[in-house]
Amino acid sequence: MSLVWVDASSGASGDMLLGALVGAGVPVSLIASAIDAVAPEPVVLVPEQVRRGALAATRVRVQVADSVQHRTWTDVRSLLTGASLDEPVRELALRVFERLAVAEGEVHGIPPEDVHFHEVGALDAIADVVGVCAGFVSLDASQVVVSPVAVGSGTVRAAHGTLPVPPPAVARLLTGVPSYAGAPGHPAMELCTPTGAALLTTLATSWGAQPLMTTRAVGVGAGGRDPQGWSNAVRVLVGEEAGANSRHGGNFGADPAAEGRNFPPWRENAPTSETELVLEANIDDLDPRLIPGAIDALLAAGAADAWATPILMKKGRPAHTIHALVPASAAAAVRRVFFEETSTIGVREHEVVKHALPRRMLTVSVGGQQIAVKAALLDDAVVNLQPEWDDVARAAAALGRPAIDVLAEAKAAALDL
Ligand SMILES: O=C([S-])c1cc(C(=O)S)c[n+]([C@@H]2O[C@H](COP(=O)(O)O)[C@@H](O)[C@H]2O)c1
Ligand code: NI
Repeated sequence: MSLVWVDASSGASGDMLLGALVGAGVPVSLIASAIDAVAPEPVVLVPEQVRRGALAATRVRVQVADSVQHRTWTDVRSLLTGASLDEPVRELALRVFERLAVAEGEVHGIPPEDVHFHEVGALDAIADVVGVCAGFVSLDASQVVVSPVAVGSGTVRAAHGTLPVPPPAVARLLTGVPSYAGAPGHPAMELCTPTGAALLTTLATSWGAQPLMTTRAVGVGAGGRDPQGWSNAVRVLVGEEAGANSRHGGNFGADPAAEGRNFPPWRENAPTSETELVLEANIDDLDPRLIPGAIDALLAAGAADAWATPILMKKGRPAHTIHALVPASAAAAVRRVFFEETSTIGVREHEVVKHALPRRMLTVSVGGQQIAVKAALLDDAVVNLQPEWDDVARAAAALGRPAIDVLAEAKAAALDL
């Protein structure tokens, strides 16, 4: 199960969220087949890399035939109900559309069943909603935390005339959840659309800043609007709860603290060199059965890595050194874990320089199972491709296949990418 954090500090729309999911590694083909199952006319998805302000972002253009046929909520419900769609995707998409229909109905004083979905052609909205739902379902998220939503300010031109921002449907949809106009300097425009608000409020399991998590993929999604001087993009961070991840022995981000602090280093495609601390203690009086738990606790407290080495101490005593590689910001918390979770009464610390290659998380599919693959870059070339072992083990168990075969297939699929 993964943990997803959505950074809606630049608002959200259906197409921005679609781009962010693809940028985070959700295969376009997975999204396209869900949309194809529902759409009565052909829909083509065209992913492209764009820039929004200072950010590289993924945009997914939804190409539909010229028709701007409007469909009511009743029409869309029939399409979704009759589609050959995975049940969780159908259920989620129905909830999003129902929420949208109820909000629009309240705003315009009409029954939800009669609400027409948007001025730009219902097929766009169907593709956005179904695609985003399919993408989120594929992430198998147990928690979706959404930041306070920036809605923008000013006015927006809609089919029925000029609307204030937030548009009435957005204001309704975001009732009871944190929202604000935007950071100082935000453009006076609509940042969060009704579709974006309906998706966020349906997907969110809680609201707030980025939780303690080990990020394994970051997607930056763009829509069509590109105001000058503003990075109009939504970010999606996919990973695991830091504690849960370490309990299972995974370590997706070699340096989660650094990745959480900035945008991912691979965008610059240059290795990073950072000064970190190594905290360590030689311990001869700790029950060895407690060592794995202590290592988990060090990782959960913010260590980028933690490990133990067998040593022979004074008086010929077999013992262990427990080490933790720690960004300076986490040193105090990690030091405390040494004292609380081990028997040591002293901790040594020294500075080290860590050189890290930029890395990027990809997702491949083996027998229908999603496997994250970490690609490391040197001088713009991939020098290492490593499927995430937890994903390989889970896929092997689900498929009833030897893990060694699944690992090889995942690596080959990543090479193809
Ligand atoms: O067409 C209608 S009724 C309409 C209503 C509202 C309300 O808030 S009510 C807003 N809009 C604008 O339409 C576009 C498209 O929104 P998506 O959700 O499809 O991305 C957007 O600018 C809305 O503010 C239209
Ligand atoms: Ni409306």
